[in-house]
Amino acid sequence: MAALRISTRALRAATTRGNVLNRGFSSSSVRLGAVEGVDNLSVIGAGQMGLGIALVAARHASLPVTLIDSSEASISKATSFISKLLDKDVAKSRLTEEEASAIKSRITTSTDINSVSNSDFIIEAVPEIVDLKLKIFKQLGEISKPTAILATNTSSISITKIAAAAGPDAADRVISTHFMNPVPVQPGVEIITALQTSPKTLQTSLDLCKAMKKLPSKSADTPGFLANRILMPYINEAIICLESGIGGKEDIDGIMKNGTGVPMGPLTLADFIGLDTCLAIMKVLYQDTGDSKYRPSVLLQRMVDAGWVGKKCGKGFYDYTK
Ligand SMILES: NC(=O)c1ccc[n+]([C@@H]2O[C@H](COP(=O)([O-])OP(=O)(O)OC[C@H]3O[C@@H](n4cnc5c(N)ncnc54)[C@H](O)[C@@H]3O)[C@@H](O)[C@H]2O)c1
Repeated sequence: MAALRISTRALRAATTRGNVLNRGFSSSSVRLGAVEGVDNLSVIGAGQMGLGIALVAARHASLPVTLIDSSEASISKATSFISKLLDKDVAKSRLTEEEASAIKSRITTSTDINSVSNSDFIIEAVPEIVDLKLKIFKQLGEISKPTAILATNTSSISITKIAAAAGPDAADRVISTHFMNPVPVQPGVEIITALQTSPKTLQTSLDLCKAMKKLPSKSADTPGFLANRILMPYINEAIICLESGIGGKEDIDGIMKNGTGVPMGPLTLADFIGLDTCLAIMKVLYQDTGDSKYRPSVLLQRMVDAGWVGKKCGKGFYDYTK
């Protein structure tokens, strides 16, 4: 899910915490092997979430990370964005050049999912498409080490269903580590266990989050979990206000931003998350609960039909090309 940005104060606190962590960072601050049984990590999907997860693991947990994506273009975009983020930290004296280059050197890339075969911990961050996730977990059940933990970053899909797809020998190693966006800034991670998840899988995942300097909250495996069950109906209602002419986009974002203290209005936040992701989450909430209060707005569907999925493509409710 996206940045659950409740108030400017909360954001300031999160950012300050991030800065404190950055200042205290040293490339050897977390000893390799600090998380029992986890000496390396693979991340599948090098989009906005995957690249952030890879960076935070290489930086704060000092883990060697393999960043895997089926698209060369995504990998190239991700690696240059990671470099840009690290360069910015060097320019602001939050990292030395040596530390930044040590972090970069811990991240390798691949277009082959079989590269996970020696990984101790695997985090999937491909688009929010049920069949795609189920296919990947079936494959992970077959090609991963028998001890590897298989985590998903899904925003809404049932972890129990994903665990079942991994097969009976792997299901107890499946869990959700649901990082918040942007991963390098937001300290929160939602941890969701499937019915099949073993206590050991849960403990190792909590330990890894801690090593990545994240603050986990646990949620039951219900549609949308905690964060998106609360956030997405809010965003969807803002889009319904726009499509029914109750207010213009600046009015809707303006009143929420200036009236409730959130750092960005709901339409800007939807652009930032990705409208395709917002729609996919609303569909899961609607289908899995059968409750009409979760019906996705028609305008949200039409924006996705047009390919205007937000900041990542340059156009959503706002234009990001200028
Ligand atoms: N965007 C958010 O704010 C946010 C927040 C929390 C969780 N999430 C969840 O994280 C996941 C990823 O979201 P995102 O915003 O990073 O998406 P994204 O579209 O930015 O990135 C997805 C990446 O997966 C790659 N991919 C597609 N099919 C693949 C395959 N078969 N094998 C390997 N790579 C493949 C794509 O090339 C792309 O680079 C989704 O489940 C989403 O719901 C998103």
